[in-house]
Amino acid sequence: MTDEAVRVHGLRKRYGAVAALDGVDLDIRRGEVFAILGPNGAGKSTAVEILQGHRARDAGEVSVLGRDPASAGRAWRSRVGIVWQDESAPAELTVAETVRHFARYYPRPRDPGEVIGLVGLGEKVASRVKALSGGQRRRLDVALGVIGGPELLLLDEPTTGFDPAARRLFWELIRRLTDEGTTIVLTTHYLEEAEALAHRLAVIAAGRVIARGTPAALRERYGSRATVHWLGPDGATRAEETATPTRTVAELMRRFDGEIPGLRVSRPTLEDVYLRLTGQLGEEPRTEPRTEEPTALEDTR
Ligand SMILES: Nc1ncnc2c1ncn2[C@@H]1O[C@H](COP(=O)(O)OP(=O)(O)OP(=O)(O)O)[C@@H](O)[C@H]1O
Repeated sequence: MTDEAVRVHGLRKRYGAVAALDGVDLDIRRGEVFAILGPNGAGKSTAVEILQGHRARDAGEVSVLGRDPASAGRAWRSRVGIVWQDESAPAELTVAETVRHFARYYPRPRDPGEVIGLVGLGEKVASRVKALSGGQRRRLDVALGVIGGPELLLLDEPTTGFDPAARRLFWELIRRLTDEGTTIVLTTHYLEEAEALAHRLAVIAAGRVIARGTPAALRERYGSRATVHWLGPDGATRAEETATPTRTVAELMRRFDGEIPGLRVSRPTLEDVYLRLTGQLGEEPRTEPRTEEPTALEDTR
């Protein structure tokens, strides 16, 4: 068994004139949480649907748990758990009935009661699906995704629409699954989510990976420049972007011979980095260099 869960090379998919995926490479290791991050329409769902075997690709190599999802059979399907963007549970059944029902689809399902406890729905076993809150339904969706005991769980925007508390509970659930050894691939709009959960991530924009690595390495690489602000003699704010803010401040201290009026040093947040990378701050998306190892971010895991 290799330590690779997913390998994608040169993946392309067009919808008419739209290049949803324009040459994507991904490498996801067993046991890790890997986040695919990107703005609306970036190609995240398309990528995940291809990994699930639910969408055909135009070009590229895809291997998921050692198989091509386009031709893999039932045995492979039972090793890959899927949590869809849309709810999949029938509204009239109870939580327990739903989980038991889905368990029958798998050759070696997990214990339904244990899975219900794992997703934190222990107190809701007898509730009908239609009576669950949005967050509880999503947890049920995850229960259905893991009931078959998958080695790999694919989640497409699992926490969209969650309030902050529900999102944190969900993160706990993902961590528990990771502790059990499940490999997790999730798409998200939330940088905070990727930072909280992912060992590594890829940022996709306009169908291309524009950055990848650990969240820490991403911030380090793209967010290391600071901006020093101060007030000039005319009272107007001056700003200088620099990789060496201490040196800039020291120079200003000499210039002002002591206290620097209006001194402020700021660093971009990871969100600023992400928005700049994906061109949402008015700049064009940057693309990874195509000839060498993309962006060569350190993997510090
Ligand atoms: N079935 C389809 N037919 C035509 N175009 C599609 C189809 N599915 C997706 N697209 C287009 O392909 C591009 C990528 O879409 P995709 O859903 O993969 O992006 P996404 O990153 O998941 O977006 P979101 O964050 O909004 O869910 C978009 O321009 C979208 O409009």
